Amino acid sequence: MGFREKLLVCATIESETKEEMVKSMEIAKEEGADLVELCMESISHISDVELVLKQRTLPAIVSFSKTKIVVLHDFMLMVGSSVHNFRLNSQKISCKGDSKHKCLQVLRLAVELDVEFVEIDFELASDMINEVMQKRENSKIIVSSYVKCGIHSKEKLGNLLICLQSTGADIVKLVTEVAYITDVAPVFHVLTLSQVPVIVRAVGDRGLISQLLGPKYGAFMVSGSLGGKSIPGLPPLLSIKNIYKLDNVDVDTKVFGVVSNPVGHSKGPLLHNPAFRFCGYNGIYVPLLVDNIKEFLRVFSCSDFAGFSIGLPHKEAAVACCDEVDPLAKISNGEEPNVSPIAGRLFVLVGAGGAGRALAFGAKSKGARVVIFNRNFGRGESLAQAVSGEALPIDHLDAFCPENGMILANCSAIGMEPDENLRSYDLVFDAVYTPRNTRLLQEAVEVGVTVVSGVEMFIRQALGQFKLFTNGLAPEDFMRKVVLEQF
Ligand SMILES: O=C1C[C@@](O)(C(=O)O)C[C@@H](O)[C@@H]1O
Repeated sequence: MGFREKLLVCATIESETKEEMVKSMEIAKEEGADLVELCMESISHISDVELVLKQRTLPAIVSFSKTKIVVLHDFMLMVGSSVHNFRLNSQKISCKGDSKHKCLQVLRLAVELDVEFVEIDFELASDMINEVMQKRENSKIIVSSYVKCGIHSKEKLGNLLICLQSTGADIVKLVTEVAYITDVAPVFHVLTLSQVPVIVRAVGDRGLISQLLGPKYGAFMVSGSLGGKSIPGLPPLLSIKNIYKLDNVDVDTKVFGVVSNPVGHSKGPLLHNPAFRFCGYNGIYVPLLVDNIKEFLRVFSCSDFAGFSIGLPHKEAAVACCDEVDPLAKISNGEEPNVSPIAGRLFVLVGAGGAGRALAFGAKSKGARVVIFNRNFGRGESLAQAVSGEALPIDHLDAFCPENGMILANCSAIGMEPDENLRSYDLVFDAVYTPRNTRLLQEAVEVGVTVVSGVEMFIRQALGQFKLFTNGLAPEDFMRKVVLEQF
């Protein structure tokens, strides 16, 4: 911890040709990168490597990794034998001789050209570390290790860190495969332990928070992708700079996020992060791709993980994880129906998941009669029972037209095709908010029906969440403005 004056933002560049690499460096500069990582393994000729390095327009890390070759188990055998004896038995490396040869050429050249950072893959070229250390002038040496998917305990990663540090590296880098988001927790732990600056990267979609939250734990650098491209586990540079503003993240930053699966569609980060800044609140809101919510809440239980929005498919499981549940979120059908525009109406609900459930109880509490269509009929039936309503098979929906003035609410995860009888509804609501104007809503408007978009639900939920997150008021005008501009 404490190695960083200013967080470095690095653009990872993996191009096949020198022209592409040079072009990518330009884009990286435009997008505000402080430096670039030039992954040289795909550039075939050493003369091209030289050319790219000479033309660099930003400080660079030169890396060459024949990664993914050592499983954690092998590595730990080695660590177990001696922390200081980091020379690998060459048989353990399944990389071809020419890769190794090329790697050595690239690293030597980088040192000769005095490139700012030279990264040595520990498994591939630990025997080069001393040579490079001696020959370098100003280059900083990064010693990196790639850890295959496995159980990354704090102890194992801690030992690996000690091992990498003991090489005399200026900076160490740990790249880990993760199967679940909870596997990132030991990576954060390692960040807080290190005696030298550390770069971490948890690979894959579930590893994204290693970049977004790394700065909270003292990461000295984060990596991002170029041109808004999505590379699993790497946030786009533009979002690092403009949405998350990771420069501002520090040890006191409170973590919030949307727990969902999938989660990539969520616009929550676009809304909550600017709202935190608007209020001067030190918080960050990130997408959290969670497979098991109970496990997620167990692992990230410290008070710095301060609040979550819950999306599909975790809504109901989340309630079961809570110590206290707001009466409204419980099965609260004790509420007196008050006079509401939907009182007495037929409320046709499609989808009986978490959001559908909330709407069914909401409608019932406002005095509506609820009819539920759900793909899984049994699930629809049990929700219908809970709200004293009726469940019908999903294929009856199109022909369903017992009366006029009904209300249609789509809460099905996969969206809904418009049906024949849209005219018999007075109001159509679609919980889907991307796109803002779904086909269902468009066609409802065409036949003159009033519509409510999922965006309105999204905003109102976000306002409620933000109040709880910050223990204060949500800046409603500002948040509505953000939604209008961004969505
Ligand atoms: O289900 C959703 C959608 C959401 O998860 C999102 O960010 O997309 C936000 C949640 O508040 C909401 O309940």
